[in-house]
Amino acid sequence: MSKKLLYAAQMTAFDKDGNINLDGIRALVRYNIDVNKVDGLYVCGSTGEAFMLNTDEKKQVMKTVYDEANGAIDLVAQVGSLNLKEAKELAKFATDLGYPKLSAVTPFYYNFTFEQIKDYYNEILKDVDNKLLIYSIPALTGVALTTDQFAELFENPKIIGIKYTNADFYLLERVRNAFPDKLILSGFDEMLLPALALNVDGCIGSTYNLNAPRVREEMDAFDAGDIDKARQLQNISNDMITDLIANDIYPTLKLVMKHMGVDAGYVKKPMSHPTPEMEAGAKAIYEKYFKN
Ligand SMILES: CC(=O)N[C@@H]([C@@H](O)[C@H](O)[C@H](O)CO)[C@@H](O)CC(=O)C(=O)O
Repeated sequence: MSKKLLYAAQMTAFDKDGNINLDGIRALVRYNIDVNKVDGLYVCGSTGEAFMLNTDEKKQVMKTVYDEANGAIDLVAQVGSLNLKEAKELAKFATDLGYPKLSAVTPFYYNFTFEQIKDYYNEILKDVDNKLLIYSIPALTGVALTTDQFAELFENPKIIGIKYTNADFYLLERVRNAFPDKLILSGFDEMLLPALALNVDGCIGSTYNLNAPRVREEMDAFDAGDIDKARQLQNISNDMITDLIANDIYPTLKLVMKHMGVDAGYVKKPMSHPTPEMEAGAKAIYEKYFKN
């Protein structure tokens, strides 16, 4: 039976002033390995608030996660950046550290042409001996690649798959069938079950920092053909995700983690620091979905 892969999108702990907190990062990694039993971590992605970090901070996060994981799980370093020089530098840094996989968000903001996007990926990979997942998240980047464009990117043999954070299931079906040997990991946690139905290889997401055991159970139920059970578990997860989003998801993930015994610190401004209402909302989420 094929086991689906479960990756948590690693959070970055910060202090109140927005400085990275390496002890908090280590504690999050330990929880993901020891309690959540994830297959891997996606480091310096959206959940890691990496688009608000400078190069040195990203390197410190990558190094701290790598040291703490100590080879126990798979690691993917998200190196994408509008500054291509930085992306290349991070790709080399993560590869030299020993990261077995890289990922890079599609370049955004300037409405790059597809030729420019292709050149970006090939440049990032040119001088490194590593594999890469395309990070496709059209809702935040405005970049919606087509099946033919994915095919062109896959002409580079170092590009091994997609982190597919997209609600377009027609495209997902087309892409899955066009590239049966590529690694396709679903990125919207609330849409995992329909993505499983389209035969993704697994998932990467922010809420798995809290919810990995329930999601593992869902994926196992799906693999065993127990679709009713998988649907019930997705339903609970989606109630939880709806509550997280309503309470402001990024700070709330960290607040709920604190109830689980892991001090993940603060989010980085301009994200919002917790208000008393947010703290009460996070406590309620913890008690409703996670307290035994
Ligand atoms: C924008 C964003 O944060 N998306 C998350 C999801 O896990 C998302 O938080 C979740 O599905 C709730 O909408 C992931 O796709 C992103 C992610 O894993 C990452 O890059 O860190």
